[in-house]
Amino acid sequence: MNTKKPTITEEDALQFHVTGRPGKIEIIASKPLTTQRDLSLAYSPGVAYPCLHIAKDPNTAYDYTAKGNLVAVISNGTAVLGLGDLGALASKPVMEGKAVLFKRFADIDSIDLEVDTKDVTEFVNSVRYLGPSFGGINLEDIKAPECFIIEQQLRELMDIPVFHDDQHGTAIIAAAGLLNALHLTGRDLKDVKLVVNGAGAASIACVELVKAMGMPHDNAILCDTKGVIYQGRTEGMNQWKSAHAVKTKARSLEEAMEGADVFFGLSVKGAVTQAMVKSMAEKPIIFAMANPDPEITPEEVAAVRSDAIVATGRSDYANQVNNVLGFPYIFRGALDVRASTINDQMKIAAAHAIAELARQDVPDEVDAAYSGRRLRFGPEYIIPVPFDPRLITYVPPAVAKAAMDSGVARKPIIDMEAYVASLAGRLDPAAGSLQLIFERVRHNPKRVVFAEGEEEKVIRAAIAFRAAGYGTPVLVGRPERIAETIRAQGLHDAQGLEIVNAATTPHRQHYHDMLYERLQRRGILSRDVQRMVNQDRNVFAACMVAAGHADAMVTGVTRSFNVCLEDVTKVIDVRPGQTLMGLSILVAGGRTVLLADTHVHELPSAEQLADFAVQSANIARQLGHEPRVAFLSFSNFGNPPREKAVRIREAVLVMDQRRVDFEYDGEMQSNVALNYGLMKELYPFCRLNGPANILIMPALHSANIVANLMQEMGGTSFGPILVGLSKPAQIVQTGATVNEIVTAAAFAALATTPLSTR
Ligand SMILES: NC(=O)C1=CN([C@@H]2O[C@H](COP(=O)(O)OP(=O)(O)OC[C@H]3O[C@@H](n4cnc5c(N)ncnc54)[C@H](OP(=O)(O)O)[C@@H]3O)[C@@H](O)[C@H]2O)C=CC1
Ligand SMILES: CC(=O)C(=O)O
Ligand SMILES: [Mg+2]
Repeated sequence: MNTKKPTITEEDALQFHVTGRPGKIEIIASKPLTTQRDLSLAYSPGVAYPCLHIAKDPNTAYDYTAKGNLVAVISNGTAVLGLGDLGALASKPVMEGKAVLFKRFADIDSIDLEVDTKDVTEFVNSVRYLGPSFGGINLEDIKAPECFIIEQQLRELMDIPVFHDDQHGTAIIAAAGLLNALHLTGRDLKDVKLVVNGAGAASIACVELVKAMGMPHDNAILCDTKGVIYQGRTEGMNQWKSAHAVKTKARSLEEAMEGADVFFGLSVKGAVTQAMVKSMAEKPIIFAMANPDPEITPEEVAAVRSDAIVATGRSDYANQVNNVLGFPYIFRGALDVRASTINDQMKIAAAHAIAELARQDVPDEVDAAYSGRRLRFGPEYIIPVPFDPRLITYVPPAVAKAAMDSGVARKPIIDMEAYVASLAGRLDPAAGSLQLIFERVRHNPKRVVFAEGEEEKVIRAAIAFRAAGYGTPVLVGRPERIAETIRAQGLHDAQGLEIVNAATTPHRQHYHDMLYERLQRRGILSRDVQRMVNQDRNVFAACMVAAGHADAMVTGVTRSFNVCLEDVTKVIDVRPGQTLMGLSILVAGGRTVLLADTHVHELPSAEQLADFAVQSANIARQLGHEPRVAFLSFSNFGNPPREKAVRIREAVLVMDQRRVDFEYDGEMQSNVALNYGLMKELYPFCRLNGPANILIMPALHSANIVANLMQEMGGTSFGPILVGLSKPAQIVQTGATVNEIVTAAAFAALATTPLSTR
């Protein structure tokens, strides 16, 4: 069982939220707004036309506005996570978070709305009149029992899906896990005895869903703070609890658990004892879902029962019951058929689709990302992992089909196959593949040297690197200086950070001998080598890596890329058969483009350009992209004929001789490379079967200018990633942020794991 517990600190979380544009959300225009004509079309007078059409036929709002892909995440903050009533404003970070998850996982545009009232009628009215704006409403973190009334009233008043995720999202994922646990233990939902601890939003919805799926009423016993909810009980009751009261002699959770097959915990930490688990039936199924700490931990269960299947709400144990497996995809399916509601059939379809996905063979990239765990259908893998990219092609079609079958779809899908194919394109491939790469590092943690260990930013990056579970950071520097910075900056969670001081390390002589051996024939004196090892942090860090005292290194915050590269290559060779290069990954407009060489060769030869293409293609494949390489220039296929483009044309000829197994062509201009329509129209013979995703730039200046330009103009950029060294070292740009240093360190660590950047 994987029990690693990567944590983040309060400081990390606050820093994350405050960095750059405060919060996690922004709005981006989906139409050009640059010319006077654009303005006339987007706003007055042009905008009057869609207004008039919508007034005549409200359905056209789905064609002329963003309504159809827009979901509001709405809360009053009365039950924020497990933190209680924090109020509307304090719930905003959670709601913004949920909005960005909608975008990240299902390409749904979403906006958070925090409504400052605890009054049910006021809340309902605030939401109901917003209906025209949205395609769906996700209610969140509203306390029970008000959440039941609010949701029910809004469902009656509104003609778009209204879905309280804490209820139904939880129920759907728990039901999916239950289906698989029952399958593995050879039981039927109709026969098992379920005990649920908690009778609030999540518990009531879970019980309602499993009953809708076939569990008989009398087979489920609910407990709350007053014990078992039995028929005739009067204390602490409400109509939602009463609906699930059963005839039973059991009065306490302890009594109810005796002989039970399944336990759902949606209450509080530590509510279940080992004695209770012992008293359950054979092969008990225990979903201890209280957050952040479960009713009983998997270790505690394992100590008394070896035959149990256990799930929790946490990502650091196997079998995480996590809403994010559900809400993005359920809304995706519902929006795509313009469903008027999300009904039981759609919820059950989602639960079955999620359960079914866990039974499928796991693709290599997902398996590799979670390589510390065994992602094969079985007791420790009954629910898919959140970063499984197949969720978007599994769940929405099932939900959409159920909506059509149950008669709530207002725009049925005609060609389901084409719909499924279109769904995969909604995932941001870069975000997905980078996430999988970070997960891969997390499961193969490495020892990474942070050469500039006395810098505040670097210390913070080392703390974050360790907390993210990427491995053991080693800071190079003077311990007293580092301690002083930690104290002065009030950095928490720095205790136990490993520090290596070049002046006192016992390996000094070894590093000297190793480096002198390499440099003596370049006329470097022994005493100069000693000085380098003692005083140059980059040389020292590279010696640690070369000697096997660390797996990888990262540097570059305080000195220029070139200076750092010169230091590092004094110690570490270029990998035989490779050409050193800098690669930047640009993510903009939903696509990912790799750009090389942004940092090393000023005017690469045709051979070197071909090397860049091969090495970049290798990395693109590791990121999950099928490479399509364009060799860029200012001309297209020899027109206009200029001398400076000859080298680029030669690179394509070099590629022809290499017989590679990916698409490439050139020379061509960047707009032709990236605009497939234009490419096919003007140059139909071009061998690329889609827009290029690897751009091999003609020279260092153009590559570097474009990479920096893109970074400054918006879009996301990662890198430079140094490719081609025989031992992993990464060099960030001078002045890199903490996040950029952590990413570079993770890439350095990745290079030493299987399937690495080679
Ligand atoms: N893993 C996941 O995906 C999710 C997990 N959760 C977790 O479920 C829990 C409940 O959330 P939610 O339903 O929204 O909250 P609610 O406030 O709506 O319900 C809480 C319920 O727990 C009961 N309860 C509290 N303490 C105990 C106890 N010691 N013994 C028995 N029952 C107890 C309460 O009883 P009473 O009615 O008597 O007050 C109430 O019925 C939280 O820990 C939350 O983190 C929630 C959503 C998703
Ligand atoms: C997961 C979630 O939605 C909650 O804890 O409230
Ligand atoms: Mg919630």
